[in-house]
Amino acid sequence: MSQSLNFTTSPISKPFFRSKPYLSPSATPHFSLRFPKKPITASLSDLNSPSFSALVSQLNWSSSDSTSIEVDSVTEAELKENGFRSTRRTKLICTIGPATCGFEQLEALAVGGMNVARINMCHGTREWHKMVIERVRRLNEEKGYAVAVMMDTEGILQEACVPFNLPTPIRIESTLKTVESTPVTGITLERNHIQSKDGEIWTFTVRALDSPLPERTINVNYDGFAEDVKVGDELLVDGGMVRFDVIEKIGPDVKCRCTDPGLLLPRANLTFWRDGSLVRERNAMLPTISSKDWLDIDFGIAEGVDFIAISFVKSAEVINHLKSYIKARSRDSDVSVIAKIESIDSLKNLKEIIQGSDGIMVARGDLGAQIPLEQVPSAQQEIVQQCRQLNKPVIVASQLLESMIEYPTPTRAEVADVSEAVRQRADALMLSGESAMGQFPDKALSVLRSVSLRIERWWRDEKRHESMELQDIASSFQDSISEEICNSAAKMANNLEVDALFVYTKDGHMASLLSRCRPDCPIFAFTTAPSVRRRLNLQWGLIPFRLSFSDDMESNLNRTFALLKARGMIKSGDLVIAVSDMLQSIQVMNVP
Ligand SMILES: Nc1ncnc2c1ncn2[C@@H]1O[C@H](COP(=O)(O)OP(=O)(O)OP(=O)(O)O)[C@@H](O)[C@H]1O
Ligand SMILES: CC(=O)C(=O)O
Ligand SMILES: [K+]
Ligand SMILES: [Mg+2]
Repeated sequence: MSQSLNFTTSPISKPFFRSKPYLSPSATPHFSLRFPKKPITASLSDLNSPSFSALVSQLNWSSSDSTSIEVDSVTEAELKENGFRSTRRTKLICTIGPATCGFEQLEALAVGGMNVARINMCHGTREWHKMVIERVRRLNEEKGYAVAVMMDTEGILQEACVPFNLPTPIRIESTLKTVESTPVTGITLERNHIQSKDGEIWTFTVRALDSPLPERTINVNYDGFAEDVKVGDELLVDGGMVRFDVIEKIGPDVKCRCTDPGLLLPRANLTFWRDGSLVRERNAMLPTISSKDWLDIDFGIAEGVDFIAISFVKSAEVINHLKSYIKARSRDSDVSVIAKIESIDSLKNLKEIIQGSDGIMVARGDLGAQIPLEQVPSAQQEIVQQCRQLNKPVIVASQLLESMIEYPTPTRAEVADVSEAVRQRADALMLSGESAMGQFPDKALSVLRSVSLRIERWWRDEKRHESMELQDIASSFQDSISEEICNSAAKMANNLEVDALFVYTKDGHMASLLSRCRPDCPIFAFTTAPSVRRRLNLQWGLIPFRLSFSDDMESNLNRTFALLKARGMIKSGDLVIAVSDMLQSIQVMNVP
């Protein structure tokens, strides 16, 4: 008998049976679906047919739906199949390359547990990067994933030993190149030079801008300029023929006021002075962010990537500089900055760099070329621990499963290395060549997944609580309250053996404080913004859900319980501890 079902256009939850490998055959499909334009009717017998699942896979659902809860189908299936306890805590990052840039390949990685997709600006064209970002976005929109995108800058390889000389002369490339063909308004141009006037504001930029340059803009051909110069420095053109005071730094641009007017000649020599002496710092030779990187960063911000990873970071200053640039450029400034630790300088300034950034990558590939190989493991352990103390997510990267670029199984040593990173409770593990251009990207990901799950289960079986003494990190009284609440909630969760911690958080901060405690149970992080949900996907133990919620915790909890129960992700009697940004309390309760 064929029975008719009406699929309504009313608010819905997303179809949860997308990822076949994880779907329990006994799961009851109770759902309503939203089709883009009109309601449709299907018969029950269609439900099991391939055409029906094909139809469902084409569905859209509204991501701003106020009555739905969003979680990706892989997590949902894991929760249903194995319960809370067995969800994976360690997050997984895949570098995307020729082996994995197709839509189906990206989807396979998402099904396999990829939390973050990384693109490396050292390789591929702008068009290629754009295409990958668009595909990941489509995957999220069409299939309900929250895969975050990380853009990794090319950077400039630093030599361990650099001579103390400036790359003299630093030259300025002015608008002169285009004087003949393109008249530039507002600047008095003579045939071979430009005139700067007293008090005028000029921009000196390391960005590789195409001609014609904007008004009163000068290209500086020394990539380190914007990083090395400081507000208050004096710029001297051709040894003092023209002088400027540095008044503001905006990313790659340095705003200067002309104090001594004169002619700016093509390929003039530029020096900068601080407190009466010429700046000849070691840092003045090699910048962290090159002119190409600045263009890539602009691209990343425009494309809305979630993380920008900066290669060869030397000090916290460059991170602060970039963060203020991002803040000025993107409205809600929700791009996080990850500092890559891969140089001797970055190890020297580790604490400040961790404090200044939103996350850290232990980039063992280049790090291993700068310090003796046998020091890499202890450096890794030290970085992971400090990040934990300072509450910044940390990624362990490079050569985790290097042999899997060519072979379908890892070496025992590789498995031991992955296990150690998991045992250190790093937030995330990263695949590089294994997923970018290897022959077995899905298998490599599945090794990371199964090794993580195995180590994590071993903790539970052995009842090995994480016993790291956490220092106070709050910078205000309000922060201290949040920190105390999270520390206590996590401790209670372990002692009471609760099934899950719930955290309602608008900006993700409370969720990260709970993650920092590395509790035994998973942390369900409910957040209103899709971008926060994606960012939380990098952090240990968090299961990010998108949900609109109010300031009324009672009603939030009731609604969450109802929604999760209806989807089979929790059941009556489960013990939950809830905290939130809005209410300074810890609630312990059984799901009704
Ligand atoms: N977009 C791409 N196109 C072609 N090959 C790529 C791409 N991305 C990565 N690869 C290949 O995968 C290898 C490893 O990639 P990955 O990005 O991790 O390089 P890496 O050298 O470890 O990182 P970094 O350059 O940041 O130090 C590269 O050496 C390159 O051969
Ligand atoms: C990932 C990276 O940049 C490195 O290991 O060098
Ligand atoms: K890179
Ligand atoms: Mg590197």
